[in-house]
Amino acid sequence: MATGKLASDYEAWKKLQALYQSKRSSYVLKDLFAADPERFSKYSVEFKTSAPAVDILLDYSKNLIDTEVLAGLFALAREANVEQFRDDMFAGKHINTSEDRAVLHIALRNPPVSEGGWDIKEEGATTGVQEVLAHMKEFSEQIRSGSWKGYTGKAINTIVNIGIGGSDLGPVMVTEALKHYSQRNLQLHFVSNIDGTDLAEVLRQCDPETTLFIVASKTFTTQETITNAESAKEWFLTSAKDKAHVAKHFVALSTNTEGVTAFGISEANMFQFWDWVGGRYSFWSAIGLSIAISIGFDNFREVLNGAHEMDKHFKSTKLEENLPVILALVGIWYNDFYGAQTQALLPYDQYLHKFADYFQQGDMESNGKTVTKDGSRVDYETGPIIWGQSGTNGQHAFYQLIHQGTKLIPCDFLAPAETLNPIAGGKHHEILLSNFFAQPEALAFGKTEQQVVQELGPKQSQNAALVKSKIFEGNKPTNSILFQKLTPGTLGALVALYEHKIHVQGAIWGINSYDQMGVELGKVLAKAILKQLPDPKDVTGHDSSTTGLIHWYQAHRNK
Ligand SMILES: O=P(O)(O)OC[C@H]1O[C@](O)(CO)[C@@H](O)[C@@H]1O
Repeated sequence: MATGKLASDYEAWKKLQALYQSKRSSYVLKDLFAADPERFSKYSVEFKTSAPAVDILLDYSKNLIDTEVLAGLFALAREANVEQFRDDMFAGKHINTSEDRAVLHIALRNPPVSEGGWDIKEEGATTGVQEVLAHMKEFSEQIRSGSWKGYTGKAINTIVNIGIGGSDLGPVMVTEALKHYSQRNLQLHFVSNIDGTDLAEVLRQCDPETTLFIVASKTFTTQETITNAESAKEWFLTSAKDKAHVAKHFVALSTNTEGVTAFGISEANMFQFWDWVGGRYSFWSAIGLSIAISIGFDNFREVLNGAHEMDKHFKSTKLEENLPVILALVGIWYNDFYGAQTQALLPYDQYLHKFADYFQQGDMESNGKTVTKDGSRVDYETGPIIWGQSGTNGQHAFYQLIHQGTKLIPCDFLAPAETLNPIAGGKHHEILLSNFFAQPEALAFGKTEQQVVQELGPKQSQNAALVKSKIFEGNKPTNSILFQKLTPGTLGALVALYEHKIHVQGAIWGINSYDQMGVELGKVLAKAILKQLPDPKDVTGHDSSTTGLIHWYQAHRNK
């Protein structure tokens, strides 16, 4: 935010606050829909591209908004210089101010200028990107075809990605989302947790002769990843004996050449990326190697292409028709004026079962901040708590609270029009989609006391408590996102849509969405504690609770 202001200083913010206070009771979905038969067509936008073929419909009509609120939200975006901030990102300016870095994950999905991409004027971005992509293509094809051989001459059939946070969640989410396109004879595993159980359980399923370990770490200093990678190497060498064989079974994805070579992986087996790729925005980079191996490089390129189309939309579409901007502004309306604490992501597509997990990091590590870029403490809410699960499982778990609980939970529903698995003549998909349509309708329009009484009949309606328990107040806001089918291009576009939403919200709140200082303190304390764990006498410098817990652990371990 170039202005150095708090979001709450903006005139548009104050107007929105006043609107919320004075007219909140008129934002009733039932009435808003009754008053305007055109509401759906007014408040829905379609994003359609031909190469790759992507068709996404965003219906935001079931939100507690009217033209006045929307005008206020768009005015807020303009007053906060959202367009300038967006353009600064695309121009490679160092919008990650605390780390003095550009934010250029968008360059990773940008085709070369010769193929219609635009020029990103930053640190030779496009050249390096294309070289690494070529390396990824070559390597992934060797693995998929079986021409890359392990130390005993056998082809690789098992891939273990060792990484955490952005070096894990993106590859996990995308390989799950695009499993339909995967090469089924390749087993894919992800090890992230420092808990030895994670690695041990995966290694039980691996044969050292046919396993490839991908060590994914931007910094190559992350304790969990390096420890897991060292243990994996030890396990491998127990069979392979000769360290020279590591070259056939370990590759690294990193920005840190020194760290990678010190670990014992040669530069030739390293896939480079750059400090202008944030960890949680990195599966578009070399971090996506496991994706390219699983679904093939051409499909991986389609993921990038789909995202690139969304980038172009974000960059050049006016705010009023700009999908990421709309999602961001509607989210701010609930987060900052209605006081909603969370945002649910509810994909009605089993392949997207990791989508909410992925955006927990994407959104919460980006916008979970209390100070603005110039160090002022905000006096409003910033990033929401992101959570969710695929439908219809969520319906049988937590939807009760969304429908009848005391909390306001804005929800995004996502679903494909076409399923990739039309089993039983498409019956499953019809049932799934009927739920996808029904839930936002139920949330918006609820069920009145009168309807309940009618349903229960005169006798049961005598029971006032029963009647009350069956009322759905409704007026719960949702976005519905329908897309043609879950293709690689569509997934890329959907992820870029949410990334840019996060960007816009961060811009309005005036925070730096691209650092993650909040993860540091715990890491530092853990390092100090690790040294104290062998001997109770060394446990000093803590509060009585922490000391007590450590002492209890020391007395109980290995019992
Ligand atoms: O890729 P690296 O450097 O191992 O970092 C892993 C993750 O750790 C974090 O720095 C903090 O959780 C994330 O931002 C990042 O995705």
